[in-house]
Amino acid sequence: MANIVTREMKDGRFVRQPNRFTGLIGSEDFPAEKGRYHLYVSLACPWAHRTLIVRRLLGLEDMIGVTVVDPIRDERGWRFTLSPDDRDPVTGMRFLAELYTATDPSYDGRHTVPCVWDTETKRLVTNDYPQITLMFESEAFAPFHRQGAPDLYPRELRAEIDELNDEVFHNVNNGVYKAGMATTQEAYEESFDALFATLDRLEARLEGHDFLVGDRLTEADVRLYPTLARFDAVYYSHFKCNLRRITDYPGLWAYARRLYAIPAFGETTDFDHIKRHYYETHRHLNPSGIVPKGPAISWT
Ligand SMILES: N[C@@H](CCC(=O)N[C@@H](CS)C(=O)NCC(=O)O)C(=O)O
Repeated sequence: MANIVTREMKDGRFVRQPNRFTGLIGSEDFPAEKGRYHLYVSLACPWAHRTLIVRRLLGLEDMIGVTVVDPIRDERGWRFTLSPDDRDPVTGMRFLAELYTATDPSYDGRHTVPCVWDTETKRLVTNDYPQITLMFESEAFAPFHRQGAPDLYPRELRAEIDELNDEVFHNVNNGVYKAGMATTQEAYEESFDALFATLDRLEARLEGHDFLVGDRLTEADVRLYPTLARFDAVYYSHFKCNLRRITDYPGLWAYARRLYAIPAFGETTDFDHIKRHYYETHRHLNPSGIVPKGPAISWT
């Protein structure tokens, strides 16, 4: 089983690798063209989940295709076993790692989702997950947005969105991983405390508001939601983030369900992939690979 601890730890703390491919669609190398680019996701992965939500909210389904990988990552990495003949229909490849090697044979980093492939040059454009949603929201993609698509990153709210996203990334999105992957008590408690302090602040912030910033749906909501959706089913037990469940926060729970009711959020949330991925792939945390049956939560 892949052991993500081996190459990403420092002093008992979980450290993410920098994203290696950082091309931009809309640049000279990668002009924006309908059907030219393809997105690779795991429905379990919170970073990939963001890209699916934005693609759907902005109506980019025809502009950019998607391949979903098998929720279980083995020692060969992500596999295309959900596609006919176990091969990605776009590249004919069997493993996501092959896309990385085709782009750069010397690449020795992790083969991560989400990533975007260029079917013309047959190379990866980007695996830079914080930039992928912003790219979909950018001027280059605007001509391909559906009519009436929301502006998820309005100029006048960017500073506030960026500031909130920064706290949410460090303490919540990545905070749950830092708690779950910690190999010292100190590192675990530090991340655990920061996580619940931020969740408490978000609970207060949502009082009287439907959304996090500017009383409208923005990139800030897109980034928080995937972690909330996974929290009670996975992070609470698998990553030991068990001070409170999201269902224990009246504001956050109502907010999470409000977003879930929007098809771009709810229909891209796959609890089966989410649970099987974490509990079966992270065998260093869950050696038996047993997937818990609960919790019984009604999202509707
Ligand atoms: N590219 C980023 C974030 C994306 C990411 O972590 N994706 C996970 C799934 S949630 C992945 O594909 N991991 C594959 C691996 O670690 O081998 C990173 O390396 O930190």
